[in-house]
Amino acid sequence: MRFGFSTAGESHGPAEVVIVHGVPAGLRLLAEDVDRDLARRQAGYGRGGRQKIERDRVEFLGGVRHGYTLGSPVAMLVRNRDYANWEHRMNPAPVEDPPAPITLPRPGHADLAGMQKYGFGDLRNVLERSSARETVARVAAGAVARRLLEEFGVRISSAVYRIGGVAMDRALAAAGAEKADRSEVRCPDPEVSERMKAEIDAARRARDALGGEFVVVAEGCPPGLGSYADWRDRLDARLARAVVSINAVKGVEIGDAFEAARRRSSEVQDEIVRRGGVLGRASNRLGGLEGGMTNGEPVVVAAAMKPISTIARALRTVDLSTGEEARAFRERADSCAVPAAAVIGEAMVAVVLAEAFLEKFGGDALEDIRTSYEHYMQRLGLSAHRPDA
Ligand SMILES: Cc1cc2nc3c(=O)[nH]c(=O)nc-3n(C[C@H](O)[C@H](O)[C@H](O)COP(=O)(O)O)c2cc1C
Ligand SMILES: C=C(O[C@@H]1CC(C(=O)O)=C[C@@H](OP(=O)(O)O)[C@H]1O)C(=O)O
Repeated sequence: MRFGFSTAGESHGPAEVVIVHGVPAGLRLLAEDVDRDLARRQAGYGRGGRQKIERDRVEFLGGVRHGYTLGSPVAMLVRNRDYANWEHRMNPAPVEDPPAPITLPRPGHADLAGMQKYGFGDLRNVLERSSARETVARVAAGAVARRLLEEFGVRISSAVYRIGGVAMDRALAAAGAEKADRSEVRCPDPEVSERMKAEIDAARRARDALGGEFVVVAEGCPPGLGSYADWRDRLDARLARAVVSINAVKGVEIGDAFEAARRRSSEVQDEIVRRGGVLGRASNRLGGLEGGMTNGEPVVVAAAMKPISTIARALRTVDLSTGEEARAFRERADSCAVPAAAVIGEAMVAVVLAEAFLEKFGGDALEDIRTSYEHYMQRLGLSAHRPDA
């Protein structure tokens, strides 16, 4: 089975669940590997009250024994503690006195198109699944992918370089990404972090919300993951799809794509040089991807997240029960979730890279994958990463 995952779960339902398939046997996998990323996703200045209720922890339901994967699907569950407050409103069983339907769709959320598409009279039926609570399950899947990639020396990090009008140089942010966990906004520059927090406070005071931009960096990828041979295999396209699938992410950039569009070729391509006897690049403007394949340089993917749509300064809408003009539905919400989105971005990049890694090196057992990987690295004259090194 090809590496990938499926999720289920409503935001205020009993739990978020994920099944990761195609995980090779023999991979060390502990609950703490997953819990670390779940906690990183919960952090971030600008989150609403929900994160005070939740304490996301994984429970393995299948695929792992005594700390190692079995080659069977890895099933994981993360309980929604908030369900205790929603048992009546979100009960899977029929209830005697159902809650009144919500009929004030929010511009910018999935509400209106979701109600039209599925024929719902209550927008709760839409918002429960369109909520980014589902990304808990994605981050759990990403942690499994990350564990696999770590065995081969691939490290994935992220940094926030813009929140609303406050920004720092993206390349500098990417270079400091491994330090971003220290900042409440995942920005490696402490001074810019403070200004970003002030920007979030100002938006919140104005009963508004903010978006921003983040960058994900994957270091240590061998050259040749993905392929130019079929459009579906192109890794840049697969990364873009995975990152744009994150709630509220509306744009993706591979390397310096938009800047490159304004420059001449000689200022854009990454020249090939010999470095210590092996092939390398004089720069990494193309984000480590050429011809839909990794080229051995760090993979750099940036993303733009639009502002959160549920705001206290409620926007105009139409009440679907009366047809009258009204103000949009408002409930507890984040005022900025860009730091969390960056962690989700890491997870999505990890999943795509793990899938491409297993396509290249095959195998359903970690040992066999290692043999194939080492043989390939030897052919290229590159040093293979060993986990005990
Ligand atoms: C981590 C995270 C937290 C979010 N929190 C909220 C929120 O509290 N309120 C809200 O309206 N939207 C929030 N969003 C955005 C919505 O989930 C998103 O706008 C919605 O699913 C509609 O999809 P679209 O914006 O991609 O079109 C959040 C997104 C992410 C990634
Ligand atoms: C629950 C999470 O994010 C939620 C994403 C979200 C949305 O509309 O996307 C709306 C909010 O839901 P609630 O009304 O329950 O507070 C966020 O808190 C989470 O990230 O764990």
